[in-house]
Amino acid sequence: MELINKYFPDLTADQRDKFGQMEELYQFWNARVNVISRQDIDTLYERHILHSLGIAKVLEFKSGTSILDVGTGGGFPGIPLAILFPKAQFHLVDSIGKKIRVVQEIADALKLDNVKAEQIRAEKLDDSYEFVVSRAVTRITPFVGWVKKNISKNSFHSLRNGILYLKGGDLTEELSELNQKSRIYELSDFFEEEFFQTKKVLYVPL
Ligand SMILES: C[S@@+](CC[C@H](N)C(=O)[O-])C[C@H]1O[C@@H](n2cnc3c(N)ncnc32)[C@H](O)[C@@H]1O
Repeated sequence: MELINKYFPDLTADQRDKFGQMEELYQFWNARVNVISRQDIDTLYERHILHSLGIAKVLEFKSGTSILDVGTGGGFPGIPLAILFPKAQFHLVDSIGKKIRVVQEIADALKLDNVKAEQIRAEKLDDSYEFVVSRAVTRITPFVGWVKKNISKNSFHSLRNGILYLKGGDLTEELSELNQKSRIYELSDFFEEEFFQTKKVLYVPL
């Protein structure tokens, strides 16, 4: 939790309380339905919560923004972002129903009324969103194919509407397959911990 306070010092008491509750909630639910690897529970704040919040260092979602989290698994990056941006609306989807049930339980326990969790494949969604966020689902080229139909045209942020995808490693090849306005943000520019040395946010405007 100190890590969250270190990089997000302006949280409200309510936000701090919600982030604080996450460890116990994930310990409880992950013991019943495996949504994150067992050893990662010990590094929940760094490897899951802070990593998810890396997207917030790239873009602050304004009030009323609608955001889709594709392949949310146990709720990442959607749940931490929904705590940080309570006035934005988050739709968290995954093709596996038991993961979505965990996400719904956690969102309910945290009283996140800006989160809707749904079992559905991304390819089948027909709603529109300003931004799609995601982590560790598939290669970016097929991913763009799944969600480009879901990005709305109205833009009211400093970045054009599109995808913000959390990735690691060398993305040069993937970037060459994308439109030229796509870019990479290095999370090591925002967070000094070793874990973030290779972590990036890939931004694809659509
Ligand atoms: C490796 S997990 C990552 C979960 C989470 N984003 C995280 O980073 O902890 C990938 C997730 O994507 C989901 N998934 C894969 N293909 C999908 C699709 N076409 N539509 C929706 N969810 C999908 C899987 O069910 C799985 O829960």
